Amino acid sequence: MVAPIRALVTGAAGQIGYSLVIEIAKGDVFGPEQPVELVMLDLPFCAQSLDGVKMELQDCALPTLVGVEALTDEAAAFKNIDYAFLVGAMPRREGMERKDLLAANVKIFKSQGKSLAEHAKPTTKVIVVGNPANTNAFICAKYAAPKIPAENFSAMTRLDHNRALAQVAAKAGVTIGAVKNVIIWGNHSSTQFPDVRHAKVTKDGKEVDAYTAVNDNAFLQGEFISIVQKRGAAIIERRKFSSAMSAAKAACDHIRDWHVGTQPGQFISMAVPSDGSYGVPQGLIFSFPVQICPDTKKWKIVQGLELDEFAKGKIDVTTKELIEERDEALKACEEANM
Ligand SMILES: NC(=O)c1ccc[n+]([C@@H]2O[C@H](COP(=O)([O-])OP(=O)(O)OC[C@H]3O[C@@H](n4cnc5c(N)ncnc54)[C@H](O)[C@@H]3O)[C@@H](O)[C@H]2O)c1
Ligand SMILES: O=C(O)C[C@H](O)C(=O)O
Repeated sequence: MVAPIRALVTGAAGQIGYSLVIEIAKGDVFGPEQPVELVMLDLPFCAQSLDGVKMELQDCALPTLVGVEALTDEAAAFKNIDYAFLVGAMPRREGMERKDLLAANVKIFKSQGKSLAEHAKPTTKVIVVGNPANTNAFICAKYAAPKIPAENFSAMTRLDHNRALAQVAAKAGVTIGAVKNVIIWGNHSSTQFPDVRHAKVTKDGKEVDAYTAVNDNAFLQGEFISIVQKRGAAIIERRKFSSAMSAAKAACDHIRDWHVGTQPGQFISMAVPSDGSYGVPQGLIFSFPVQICPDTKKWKIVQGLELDEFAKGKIDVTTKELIEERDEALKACEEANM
């Protein structure tokens, strides 16, 4: 029998958690032949509802789910895991920016970084979903070092990537599968730069660039960018809760691609530690176009993409915000005596 993958979801009693655990458990992430042991962590006051989620998972009678644990103890939850979906954190409400969550959430990721170092496998791969996701991932990686290498840490910008795909497909009058290689640069925040300069669209049987397919440059350099940047806030305004179903789907897309690799010629957006590519300071957790090798399961930042002055200006803005967030988070971690 194939050895099971042990996958942890934190905040599993929350909104995203409820959509995410079923997708992992039924094979949408690791495949229909891969057994999964699902570990769910939440805060002690959520123990009862977490237990209810566990009961529902059992009642789904899923052949891929070979174990399910509902825990409220961080050390136990991080033990021997292969993948960590770090979702558990406070969500923003109407009128807030994601960075307003920094003070409340960064301590969670300091503590979980330490738990990863103490209890998880050194090969564990981590996606941070809890906001502000890039900076939380930076802090988590810092406290998990040196046991777990920085390259195993990522933050989720796949939801923004999927939002960009959907907007381009709608405007070009094609289905989602006909659009590829949009890029989200930078922070999962309203400064992110959704870029379609290198995107391709298959339209009327021919692959063309997105600018040709959409045929509306003003839209692509204006409204499109702002729709994607502010989509999270637009969902909160309508639902009064932040996006959950689409966030869970994006987290699954992110880890599935990391686990199985990207298609030849395809790139996806993932916030990973910068190696200095495109002038982004080393170590910042920055969303780049990446490709993942199916054999090594390692990501590589796509190199050599041409950036015009417009793109460079947008990338500078989001870089500056991430530097400020990083410095604020480091200060908060020093002050938090834990
Ligand atoms: N990166 C993205 O694209 C993206 C998308 C959507 C939401 N988010 C973020 O994801 C986070 C979760 O959103 P949600 O809607 O599921 O929120 P939610 O409030 O419904 O659920 C969060 C859960 O996390 C738990 N939790 C809090 N601290 C914890 C800890 N230290 N350990 C374990 N569990 C803990 C809470 O008890 C709660 O059950 C928020 O920060 C939200 O802003 C990110
Ligand atoms: O916008 C939010 O606060 C939630 C999430 O980050 C999103 O992009 O939907």
